[in-house]
Amino acid sequence: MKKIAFIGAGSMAEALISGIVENKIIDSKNIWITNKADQEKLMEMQRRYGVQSTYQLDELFQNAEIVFLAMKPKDAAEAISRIKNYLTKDILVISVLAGVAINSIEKLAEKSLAVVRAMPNTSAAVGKSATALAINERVSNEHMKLVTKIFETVGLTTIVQEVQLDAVTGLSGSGPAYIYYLAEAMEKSAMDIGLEKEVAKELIVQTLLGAAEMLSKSAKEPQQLRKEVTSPGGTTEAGIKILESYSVQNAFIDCIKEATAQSKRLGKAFGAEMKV
Ligand SMILES: NC(=O)C1=CN([C@@H]2O[C@H](COP(=O)(O)OP(=O)(O)OC[C@H]3O[C@@H](n4cnc5c(N)ncnc54)[C@H](O)[C@@H]3O)[C@@H](O)[C@H]2O)C=CC1
Ligand SMILES: O=C(O)[C@@H]1CCC=N1
Repeated sequence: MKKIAFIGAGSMAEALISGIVENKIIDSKNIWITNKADQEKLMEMQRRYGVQSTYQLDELFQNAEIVFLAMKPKDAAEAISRIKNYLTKDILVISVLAGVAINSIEKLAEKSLAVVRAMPNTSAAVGKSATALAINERVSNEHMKLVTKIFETVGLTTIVQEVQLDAVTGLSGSGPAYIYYLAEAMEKSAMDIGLEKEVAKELIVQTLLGAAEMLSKSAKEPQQLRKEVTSPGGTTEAGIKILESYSVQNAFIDCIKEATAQSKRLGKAFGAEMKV
């Protein structure tokens, strides 16, 4: 029985845990969580998912085989320093921290470690994460089989070079937020055009699901699919003209580039913080 310890019990940890528990790949009793100070949140997750929680590091790490680093990058230096004596060569570290390099984690822990850097997204909660993984040379094939199994139960998994993870973060790590932003705009407009909120929500969700499935199943490019919705002189054309006048496509491109740049900055800031 594998024991997994989560350092950090926020949105991302919860999304992963709910997926792992739902898929029963690890007995929920073998999933341990801790956070900075919010005991109520730990209790709530304990009730909801059947996991265990503690603030005692001895208890958290006893027989732990996998440790997830799931705190914000700004809290990682302190958190890793606190647990470094428990991080042995037999433990596999899985970090979901945006931007933070594998070798930064090892430097903070002051030792070589088997580290998997993962960039999932919160759709893990419904088994639809798009996760990219990068590893260091100490990660064994056996480790990799287990890690792949964990992330495959919460969605799609792909392996990339570590250098590509900033781009993955900007594209699919943050990606759900871009779609929610669009959904927010669609909901706001619905009220102005005279649709009730509940009716609009159903239509919006189905439209997003349908478009995602078309992108997934059809051999056609997104641009072609868009053309097929757009009749000359019709409603879509009129609407898209407005998007073009605001350069919305360029705004999305800049948004993804900026999120990618921020991932790089977080990594650099983390490196700088360590040298102090
Ligand atoms: N939220 C998302 O969509 C995604 C987040 N990530 C990454 O996941 C990590 C966590 O993000 P969220 O879950 O959104 O943050 P969050 O703010 O929801 O949760 C952070 C957790 O870390 C805990 N924490 C802080 N300092 C700690 C310490 N010293 N010891 C133990 N626990 C500590 C907090 O108490 C909290 O439970 C970040 O590094 C982020 O880059 C990665 C992919 C997607
Ligand atoms: O916003 C963030 O920094 C994290 C990383 C990817 C999604 N959320």
